[in-house]
Amino acid sequence: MLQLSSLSDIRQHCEQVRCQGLRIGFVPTMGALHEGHLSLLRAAKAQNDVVVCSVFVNPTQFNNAEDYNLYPRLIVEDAEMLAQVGCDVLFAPNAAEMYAQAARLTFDFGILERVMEGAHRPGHFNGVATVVSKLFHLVRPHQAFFGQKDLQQFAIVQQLVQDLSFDLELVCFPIIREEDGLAMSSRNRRLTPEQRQVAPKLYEALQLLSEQAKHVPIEEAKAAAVTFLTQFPELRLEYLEVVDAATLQPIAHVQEVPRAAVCLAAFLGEVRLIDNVLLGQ
Ligand SMILES: Nc1ncnc2c1ncn2[C@@H]1O[C@H](COP(=O)(O)OP(=O)(O)OP(=O)(O)O)[C@@H](O)[C@H]1O
Ligand SMILES: CC(C)(CO)[C@@H](O)C(=O)[O-]
Ligand code: BAL
Repeated sequence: MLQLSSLSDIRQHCEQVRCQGLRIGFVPTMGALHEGHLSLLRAAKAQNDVVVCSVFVNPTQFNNAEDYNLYPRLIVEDAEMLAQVGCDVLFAPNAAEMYAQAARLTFDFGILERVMEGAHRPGHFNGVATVVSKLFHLVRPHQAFFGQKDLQQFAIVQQLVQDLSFDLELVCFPIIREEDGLAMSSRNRRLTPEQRQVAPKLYEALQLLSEQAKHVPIEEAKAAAVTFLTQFPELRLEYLEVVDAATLQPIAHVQEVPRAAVCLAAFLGEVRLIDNVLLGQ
């Protein structure tokens, strides 16, 4: 596997690959890789000739300095895992070069960013859109793979691709979970054994709410899920929303929209986790 860190090297390499008529599949990540990332990489490999994975803990999307400083960084282990799944190129830039020219661009995603992650992490999606735009320009992939775990991020990136006319296909893959239901996340590594035991209750709450929302108004179903979570004082719920999966706007009845999603963010100590489930009709 080729490992590149400079912007000119990745741009040049990807340009050569494209000139040979080969298809590039791209998986952007922040590293500390797990099965969730690997599922995206395997899909990228199956559908493309060359797979590029970026590992970059992007400073501009963090609204909390401690979260940025304590984000797990495991580049040696990441490189081993990437080689094992047949990734062709690991791009791991450093922040100084990535942001040498422009600190942060300004985007406006309208209502899409005024809810949930956008509302609770000021500037977050501006940072995501900045780095994803830069990465798309450097790699110019035919396909880019994202996880449903970051449901709102996927909607924002779809909007970005449309607004800036990026010539690529976006692919969203389902959430990979631990056996007890906890959504895999790099931040799970920061949980204490006690917090790790309680963390799967978040998924239980999502399941409870999605089941109840089929029969009763959402406010009632939400209240039941919140009551369930209050049994676990280690968990601090930040938001719990039932939204239209297309617009991410809150709804009152799941029957209002073709597809609803139940989304949450919660703290266990200082570790902030997100999760969601999609409701079919
Ligand atoms: N459990 C998962 N299943 C499927 N895809 C995932 C999962 N976790 C993350 N991803 C996807 O992997 C890509 C890179 O995400 P990232 O590197 O931020 O990992 P992460 O585990 O989500 O980290 P964290 O939750 O700590 O932010 C994103 O598109 C994300 O949605
Ligand atoms: C898309 C991304 C790699 C941009 O930094 C990040 O937000 C992530 O890992 O989901
Ligand atoms: N997976 C989303 C990246 C973040 O939490 O900043």
